[in-house]
Amino acid sequence: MKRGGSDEEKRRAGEAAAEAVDDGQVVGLGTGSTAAHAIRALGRAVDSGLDIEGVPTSYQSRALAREVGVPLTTLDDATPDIAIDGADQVADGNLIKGGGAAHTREKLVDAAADRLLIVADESKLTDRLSAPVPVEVLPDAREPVATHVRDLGGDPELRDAERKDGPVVTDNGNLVLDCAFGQIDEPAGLAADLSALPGVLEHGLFVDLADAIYVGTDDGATVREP
Ligand SMILES: O=C(CO)[C@H](O)[C@H](O)COP(=O)(O)O
Repeated sequence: MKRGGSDEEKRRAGEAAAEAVDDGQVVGLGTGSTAAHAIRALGRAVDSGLDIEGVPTSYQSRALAREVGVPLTTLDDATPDIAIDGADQVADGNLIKGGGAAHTREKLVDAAADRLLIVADESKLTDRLSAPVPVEVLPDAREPVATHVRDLGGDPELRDAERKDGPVVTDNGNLVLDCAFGQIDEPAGLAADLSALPGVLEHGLFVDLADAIYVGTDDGATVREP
């Protein structure tokens, strides 16, 4: 796995995915620096006449969409035809997300979309998922969930102010436990176990949700279909 993708690679991935959006579509707007490139590209396309509406996955993506002029709607009023979102790790069609602590709303919007395009630089690609899994928990559930995670073989760590890639408190007013499990051989099983824990809002394992992975490279973008 190549480490530390450049912003240019992220830009190429985001802009390539934005080109897949058709006139009249409702678009899920992902969170993070790579998805932000897609949102900016969509803003330019709207300026040129593309008629779309966006469903943001976070305060951050909502603010950016408003800044660049993408009209917004909600899941109450529309179902996304397509969503474009980033990821922290990608192994085939499975993902770890939540570096920005937005994975709860990201999963809601991404799963509602007919088609999910993931945008990433090459450093995110791996054979097996192994990054810590972000788990959003109700504030009162922090210790009980941490205990359950240890029982599942994980090592939970409360995301704190030392970590600059996400808020301490989520957009939903909850906390995040980053749970290290080492190499994850059965993502679907772990996803089900984490979802079953009382007090867990959502976790960052996205299993079989992605329809295409747009990977930014040194000189363009490639598209992989899991
Ligand atoms: O899951 C996410 C936020 O919750 C992001 O999509 C993920 O962290 C990737 O971010 P970036 O594109 O900045 O590397």
